[in-house]
Amino acid sequence: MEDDDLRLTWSKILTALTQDPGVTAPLYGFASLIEPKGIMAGTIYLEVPNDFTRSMIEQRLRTPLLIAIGLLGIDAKITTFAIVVNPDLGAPSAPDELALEAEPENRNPPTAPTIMAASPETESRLNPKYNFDSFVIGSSNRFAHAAAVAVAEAPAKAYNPLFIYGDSGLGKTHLLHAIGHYAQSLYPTIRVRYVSSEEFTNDFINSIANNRGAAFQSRYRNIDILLIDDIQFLQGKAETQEAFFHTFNTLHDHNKQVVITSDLPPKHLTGFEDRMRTRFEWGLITDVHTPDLETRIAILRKKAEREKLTASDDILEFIASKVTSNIRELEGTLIRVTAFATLNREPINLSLVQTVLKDLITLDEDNIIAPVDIINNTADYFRLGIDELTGTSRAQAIATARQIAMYLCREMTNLSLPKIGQLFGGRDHTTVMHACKKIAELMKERRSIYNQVTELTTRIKQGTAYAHNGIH
Ligand SMILES: Nc1ncnc2c1ncn2[C@@H]1O[C@H](COP(=O)(O)OP(=O)(O)OP(=O)(O)O)[C@@H](O)[C@H]1O
Repeated sequence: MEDDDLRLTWSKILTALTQDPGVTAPLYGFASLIEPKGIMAGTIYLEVPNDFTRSMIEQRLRTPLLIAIGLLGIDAKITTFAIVVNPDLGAPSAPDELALEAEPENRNPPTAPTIMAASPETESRLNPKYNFDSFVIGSSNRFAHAAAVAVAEAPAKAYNPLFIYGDSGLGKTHLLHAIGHYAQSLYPTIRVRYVSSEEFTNDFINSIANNRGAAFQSRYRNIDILLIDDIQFLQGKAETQEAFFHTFNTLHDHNKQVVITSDLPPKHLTGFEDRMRTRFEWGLITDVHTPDLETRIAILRKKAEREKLTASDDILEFIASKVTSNIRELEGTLIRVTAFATLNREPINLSLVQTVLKDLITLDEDNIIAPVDIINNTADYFRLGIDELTGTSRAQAIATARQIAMYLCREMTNLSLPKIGQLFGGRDHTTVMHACKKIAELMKERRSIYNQVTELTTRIKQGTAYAHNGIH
């Protein structure tokens, strides 16, 4: 069959798919990643860029494709299809004309990005810890993970935007960074930028204040993948939303990938204009849930392996059965258990874990800890003024107290790193990250630090319990 005939046949198949009500926009996204290669003995041979796309097509598009082939009639001499993976297809190249041709008006077909040469001044701001290798897949996050991989493998082709939502501490930020790392490993010249919505807001405000609007625009528009975290933070911020709206449109119009995370799905986000929410719904919306016991154990196991901890499966299972709602808390528990065992030169056994868990909080809806309680208690405990604790002094004792307070804010509240940074005199999120890492390490090395963190946790927890019971 001639090339033109093949393309015509394939475009008829795509058109039939667009008319199939069972083929949703994201599913259609997979179909448009297909490159038809030829027809032989009644089979149309199709190439796709990766295994994930192949398995999605085989699982979800098999019947619609066979129906579409059937609609071609017997003259077409095709009865079935076969799929072959060709990784070269994944390399973003020229826009996929075929997909555009078959594009129905109301869809946003994925087209290949034209990747710009990497520029040294574009820093991606990715955290090396958060990659796909360190991400544990379970039923709570399987779909979000698969979508994240697909986006990294074929940016702006499969789903654009990809919108991931879910409660705090369930891996959304981790997935965002993992997309960035994986895309960079596949396409070394790709330009990726991770930004939290707080940072985007601050950046925007500063750019206006300093008359540097052009630099702001180029920072966010001359990229191939924008990863924007915790979009709910833009709620009610009309001007920043406007800036984001234009950034989003520019990127989307130029076939650049946008990935967004949020604590709520688009339609439940309040304080956003409808046009903004509609855009969030253009691509694929997926969520992450609370992990089940098996996944929590697997996460702890992976974490223990990475940190070279010797904790038996029983122990990991015990911790996973006690800390159920939040992965950040799960990790925090492991840090404390390890620190306690190292300090006391004891093996990690059940009674040790029970001792540590007694001092720990579990966050639940009735027991919300306000950052101000953490700051007040920490200042009081170290006999410092609030201004000193949140100020700029680098005196050792004050700096350590400040780092402990930041660590506790991270562990005991749902606040993001930039938000914690803001509470402590407008510090950068990397400073907070550094503080958390430092305290986790110091807890293992210095008993005094371990004790301070534990005592403070108890005080804060008790304060919250009293407040909850109406005792002041
Ligand atoms: N599936 C997973 N496998 C391994 N680690 C995970 C997984 N999910 C989450 N984590 C870890 O749990 C911690 C919290 O995850 P993360 O910061 O990504 O949550 P989040 O959903 O973005 O929360 P928030 O909305 O509060 O920002 C991180 O250290 C992350 O590495």
